[in-house]
Amino acid sequence: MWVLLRSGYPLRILLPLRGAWMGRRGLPRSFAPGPPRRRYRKEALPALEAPVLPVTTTEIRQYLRARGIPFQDGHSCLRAPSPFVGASKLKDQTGAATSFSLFIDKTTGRFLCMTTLAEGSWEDFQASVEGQGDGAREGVLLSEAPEAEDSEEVRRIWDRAIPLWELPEPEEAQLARMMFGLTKVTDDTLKRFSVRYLRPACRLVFPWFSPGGLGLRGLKLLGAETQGGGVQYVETTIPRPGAYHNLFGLPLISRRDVEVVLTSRELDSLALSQSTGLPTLALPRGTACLPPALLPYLEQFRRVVLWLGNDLRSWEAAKLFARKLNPKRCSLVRPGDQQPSPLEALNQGLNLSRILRTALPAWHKSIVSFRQLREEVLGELSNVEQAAGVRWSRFPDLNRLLKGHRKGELTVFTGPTGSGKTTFISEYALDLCTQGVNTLWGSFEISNVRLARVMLTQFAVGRLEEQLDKYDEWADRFEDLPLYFMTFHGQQSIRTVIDTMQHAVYVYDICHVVIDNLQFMMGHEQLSTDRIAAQDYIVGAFRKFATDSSCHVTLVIHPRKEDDDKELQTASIFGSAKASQEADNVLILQDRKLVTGPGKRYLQVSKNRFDGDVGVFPLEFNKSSLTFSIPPKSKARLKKIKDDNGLVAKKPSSGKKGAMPQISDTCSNQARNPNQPDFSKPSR
Ligand SMILES: Nc1ncnc2c1ncn2[C@@H]1O[C@H](COP(=O)(O)OP(=O)(O)OP(=O)(O)O)[C@@H](O)[C@H]1O
Repeated sequence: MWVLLRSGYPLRILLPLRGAWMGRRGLPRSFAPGPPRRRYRKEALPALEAPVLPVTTTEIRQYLRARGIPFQDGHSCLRAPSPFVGASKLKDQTGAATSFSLFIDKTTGRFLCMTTLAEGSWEDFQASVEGQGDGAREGVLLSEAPEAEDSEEVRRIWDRAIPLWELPEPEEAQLARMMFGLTKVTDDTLKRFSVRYLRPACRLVFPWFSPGGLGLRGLKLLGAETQGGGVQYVETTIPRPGAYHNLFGLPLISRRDVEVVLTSRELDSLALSQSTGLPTLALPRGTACLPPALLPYLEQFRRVVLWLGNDLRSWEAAKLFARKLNPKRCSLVRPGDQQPSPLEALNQGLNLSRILRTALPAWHKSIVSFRQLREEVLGELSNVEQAAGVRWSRFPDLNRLLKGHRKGELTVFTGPTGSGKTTFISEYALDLCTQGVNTLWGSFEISNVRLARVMLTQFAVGRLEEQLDKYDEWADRFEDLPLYFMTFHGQQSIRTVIDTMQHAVYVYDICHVVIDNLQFMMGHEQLSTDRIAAQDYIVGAFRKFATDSSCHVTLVIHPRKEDDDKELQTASIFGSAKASQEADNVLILQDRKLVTGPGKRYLQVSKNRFDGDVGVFPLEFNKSSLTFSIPPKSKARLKKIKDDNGLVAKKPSSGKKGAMPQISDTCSNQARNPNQPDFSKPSR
C-alpha cells in the first residue's frame, strides 16, 4: 500500500483506496454501478538507497545549456522541445507551438510533455536525454493511464447521466437546480461545460476530458445534502482524488487566452464564466491543494486571478497557491460580505466583474505599509474563529488554551523519556489531519510502520489486532487522509530534512510537519557546547521554514536531565533558551506529581504566543486505543497555573458549566512569569 515517490525525495505517500463497505465512489450501493471490488495496488516502486539532492533551477538551466537543448523561461516551468515527440510531429500546422511542448517544473525538475503526456522526474528526463531511456521514449512514463475498471465506470456513469434540461419532470429539474444553487445558471452555460445529472443518485456530473477533447479521463460527482438549514456538498471523483488532476473548464480555454480566473469549485466556474465571459478553471481538489502537475496547463496565462471562496481558509490557500504560480502574475479576490464565492455572488445579483476588479496583487515588496495590510487585519478581526486556526476535535481543552492550530507557527513539545510523547503527538496530528490539514511526519526514532500502526489504532479508536476482518475498512479510510511520511530513520542532516519538507510543501501543500525528534539532526557532537550550538542552529532553521513556508512545525525535543521527581518546565527543554524563545507554543507532557492513577498524564501549555493563555489539563491514556483524548464523562478539567515552577491547583475544578477557567483563569505566559526565559521578540 505504500508507494515511494520516484522524485528522489525520501517521502512516502499514502494513496487512497476506495472503501469496500460502501458503494464505490461514495455512491449509495444501489446506485453504484457494478459490484464493489477492492482495487489492488501496482507494485511499489523501489526505494532509493541514498536520497538524491534536490535540483535547483540553476542546475536545470545549466544542464539544458550543456546539452545544447534550447529552452524558454516561464512562470513556474521551463519550456523545451520534447524528446518524446517524433521529429515528424514536432511541427503542427500552425508551426512552432508543439516544438516547445516539454514543461519542466522549475522547483522539482519534473517534466510533462503536453503532446504525448509523457511525464517523469528530473532523473528520468536526464536518463532519456542521455540515452538510457528507462523506457521513457517507449512511453513507459506516459502519465498513469486510467485503470480499466475506472474507465469502465466513468463511461457507465457518463452514459447514464443526462443534461439537466432533459429531465422529463420540470419539478425534478427545478429541485435539482435549487439543490445546487443553479437557479441563475443557464442551460447554455451547463451545455458549454458539458455538465450532466445522474438522476438515481441525485448528483451533478462534471467531466474530465483528455487534452484535445479526445476522451473522457474521469468524472467528479457532486451531491448536495441539507444539514442544519444549510447545504453540504459531497464530492466523489473517479479516479481517486490523488489522481484526479482535472482543471475543469480546460477544453474551453483557447491558446490565445492570457488571463484566467481560478476557482475552488466547478459551480463557481460556471457562475463566473456566465456572468463575466472570462476564461475560468476550477481546481480539482478545491482549496486542499494545487498539485504541481497542473502548473504546465497554467503557464500560458500572464495573469491569474484566484477567487477561491468566502472564508479565511480559502484566502490562506489562495496566498499559498499564488507562490507556486509565481505571485507576480497573481491577483487574489479577498473574502468578504460583498465578495462571497462566485456562485453566491451571482445568486445575490452582485456584479462579478466588479468584484474581480477589486482583486489584490499577490506580490509585494519586503516593505509594506499599513495601507496594504489593513484589509488583511480586518479579515482577521472579522473572522476571529477562523484566524485562530483549525480546532482539535479530540482535545477541547487544547482549543480552550491554544484556540486552534495555525499555519506558520512553531510548536515545541517535550516530556520525560518514555512518557508517551510520540503516542500523544501522533493523536494530536491525526486529529488535525482528519480535518483536512495536510500533514508530513518525520519519525526518526520509530519506523513508519510502527507509527502508522499507532495512528491507525488511534484512528479506529480500538485494537485492530482483535478485529482483523475490519482492517481493510479502516485502512481504506486511513489511506484517504492527506498524510505523508518522510522515510528517514536515524541521524539526518538538517539540510536534507528541510529540503524534503520544502519539496513536500510544494508538491503536497503540506500545512503541518511533525518532527520526532530534533535530537536526530544533531549529529554526533560530543561536547555539550557544540551540541547546544547545533540545536540552536536547527531550531532556527525550523523556525525560518515555518514562517517562510506558512507551515506549522511541531518539534519534539527531549528534556535535559533533571531530578526525576521534579516537574518539567519550559526551561527544562534541552539546550539553550533558543527553542522556547523561537517557539510560538510550548507543550509539556507531564507525568510526575499529579499522577493519580495508572496511565494518567497532564498536558501543560506553557507558552502561547497567540493570546498568552497557558494552563494544564489531564490526559487519560486508553491502552487499547492508544488515545489520550479525554473521555466525555471525565470530570477533571483545565487548571490554572501560577508560574512555571509548579502547578498550583491540585483540586480539579468541576466540569460544570461556568467552572471552566476563562482567559482570566489562565495566566499569560510572559510578563507574569519572572522565572521563564525572556520570550520577547525573537528574530523572524
Ligand atoms: N499514559 C501512558 N500510560 C501508560 N503507557 C503509555 C502512556 N502513554 C504511552 N504509553 C506507552 O508507552 C510506550 C512509550 O510511548 P512513547 O513512545 O509515545 O513515549 P515517548 O515519550 O515518545 O518515548 P521516548 O522518550 O523514547 O521518545 C508506548 O508503548 C505507549 O503505548
